[in-house]
Amino acid sequence: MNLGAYFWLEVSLFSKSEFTVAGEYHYNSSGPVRWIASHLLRYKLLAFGFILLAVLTNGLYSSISFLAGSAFNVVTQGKAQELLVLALSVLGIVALSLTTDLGARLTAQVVATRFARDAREELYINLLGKSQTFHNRQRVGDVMARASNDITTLNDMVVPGFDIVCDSFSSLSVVIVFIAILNPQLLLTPLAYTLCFFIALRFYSRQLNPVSVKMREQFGDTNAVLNEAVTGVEVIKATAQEEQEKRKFAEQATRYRDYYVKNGRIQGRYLPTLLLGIFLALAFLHGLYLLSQGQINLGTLVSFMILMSQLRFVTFMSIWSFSLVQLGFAGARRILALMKEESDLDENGEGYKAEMEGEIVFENVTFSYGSTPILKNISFRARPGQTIAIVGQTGSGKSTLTKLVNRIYDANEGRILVDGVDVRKWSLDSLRSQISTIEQDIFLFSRTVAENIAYGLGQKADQAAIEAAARDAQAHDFIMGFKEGYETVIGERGVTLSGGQRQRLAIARALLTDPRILILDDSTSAVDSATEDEIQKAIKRVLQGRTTLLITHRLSQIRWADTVLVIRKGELIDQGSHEELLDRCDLYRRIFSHYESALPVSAAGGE
Ligand SMILES: Nc1ncnc2c1ncn2[C@@H]1O[C@H](COP(=O)(O)OP(=O)(O)OP(=O)(O)O)[C@@H](O)[C@H]1O
Repeated sequence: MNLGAYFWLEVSLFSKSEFTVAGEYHYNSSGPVRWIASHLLRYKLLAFGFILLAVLTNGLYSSISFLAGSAFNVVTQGKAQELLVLALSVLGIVALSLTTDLGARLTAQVVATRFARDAREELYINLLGKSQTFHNRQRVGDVMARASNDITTLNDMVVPGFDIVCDSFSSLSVVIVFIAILNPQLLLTPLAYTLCFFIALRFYSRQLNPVSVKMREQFGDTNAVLNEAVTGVEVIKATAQEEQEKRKFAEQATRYRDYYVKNGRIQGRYLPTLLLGIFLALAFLHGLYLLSQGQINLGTLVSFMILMSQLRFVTFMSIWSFSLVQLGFAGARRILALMKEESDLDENGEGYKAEMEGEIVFENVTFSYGSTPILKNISFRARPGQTIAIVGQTGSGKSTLTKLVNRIYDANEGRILVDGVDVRKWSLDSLRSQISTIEQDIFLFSRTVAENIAYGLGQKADQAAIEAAARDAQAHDFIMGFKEGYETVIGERGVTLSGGQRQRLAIARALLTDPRILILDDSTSAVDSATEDEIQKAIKRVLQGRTTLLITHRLSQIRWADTVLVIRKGELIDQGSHEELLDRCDLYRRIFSHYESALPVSAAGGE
């Protein structure tokens, strides 16, 4: 079986994925070594080319020691005229070895860069395919550390890590072969040294490995703390907790430094450098002995000692290169662990695909995040084009209910049908592309206003359509108020826009996508009453002609609804029209009067 086939044998597909790329290259993910090997073997020609060039370079370089020994003999035997030929040969070999060395460095660099790029792409696609439950569990800073720094350790692992390791091993092999050619009796000390070197290296790797793993983990933790502090900087400032955050970060950074120092200590105690000194002395003594016995001549002894001294490079560089390789393995392990984590939803590419009518049916739906039940036995029907308002106290499960329709989460029990088909049977892409969500916390990308509006169409909308949607969403005027109009770049998470403006951009985005089902969470948008009117108009426009699940505190919007669902602690305690519920549902009356007193008069009055 060839090597490639072996690595293909155990190509493990990651757990379920919500997103895959057609024709995606599959790597062996059954373990870090195989994963790294399958990445490198993607570029077989380059990888083997590098090994060949490295061996060639070392062969050429070591052959100089032969020539140096011959030169010594030539001089001692008084045949000085042959020296010119030897000198020119050395020059030729040096020039050739420089060329092969350049080739080896170049191929290694190309493989390293491609490996890092492929691994980054693989991780990115994998993260896009993971479910919301998975992402809820992750700390963003740690994920970022894996996607950036751990990937960099992979690059360093190949160049200079593997590059030097390969160079060292080929140098070691060439030295041993050349010494054997000189005189097999001379092999005694280099072979004994090689044996001790490998034992010491194994011991070194065993000590280094756990520290490398801890170092990478600690880096992820430090990054997570930093990310949280930067994201929550407003809260830190508002509560004057800079000192606390500084302490917390310093603790993490100190732990990282400690691992770094520990790593340095292990490197400092590296035994082979001491061993080499001893073995060089032993080699010299052995050489002298063979010379005194007439087994070798002076030139051979010189060549032998030059070859032995080449082991100095192998020994010194192995401290550093092995540390880089260990760090690379630790990085690979962390990246793989993230990619292999369970994801609960699958894109179901072969599933049901159709143009949606927009009917939603919940049949005895029960859902829990982990073990705590959040929704219990919910059943209702929304006919195509209807608006269903959802009301209930905070934390009662309103948002969670809407997240089951586009399968951000899957129900634990019962079924949700869209157009009579279980959402789990729909192709995820077809389902989600026909459902739009305008959440409480509207996320805008740090891109232009136009790009943000066109986002749901994959940037395929033309300017006229974008402007029409913005006008319908009552956003055109404030957009034109910006100096750059639709080309204005929005700051990260849209911080340069007010809540009301963000909401209207999200409505424009939804209008442009023209979804059959709209989920609108309008519960927390606190806006001044001047903006209120604009938003009401925008929302009224966006509801037209589509099935809408509307979470709202606004009475006017509740009155637009065909049906209102009243949720209490995850249970649907009543459903009906606004008037029916006012008539018969105590909780609804209570919520209603609470909203009424909480809202500005203009809003409370509605239409
Ligand atoms: N990702 C999550 N993981 C675990 N629990 C969650 C998650 N999201 C929400 N919850 C919990 O589920 C319950 C319902 O939350 P949900 O956001 O659906 O309520 P809500 O009625 O929309 O509240 P609000 O009106 O305040 O937005 C809450 O107790 C909340 O703590």
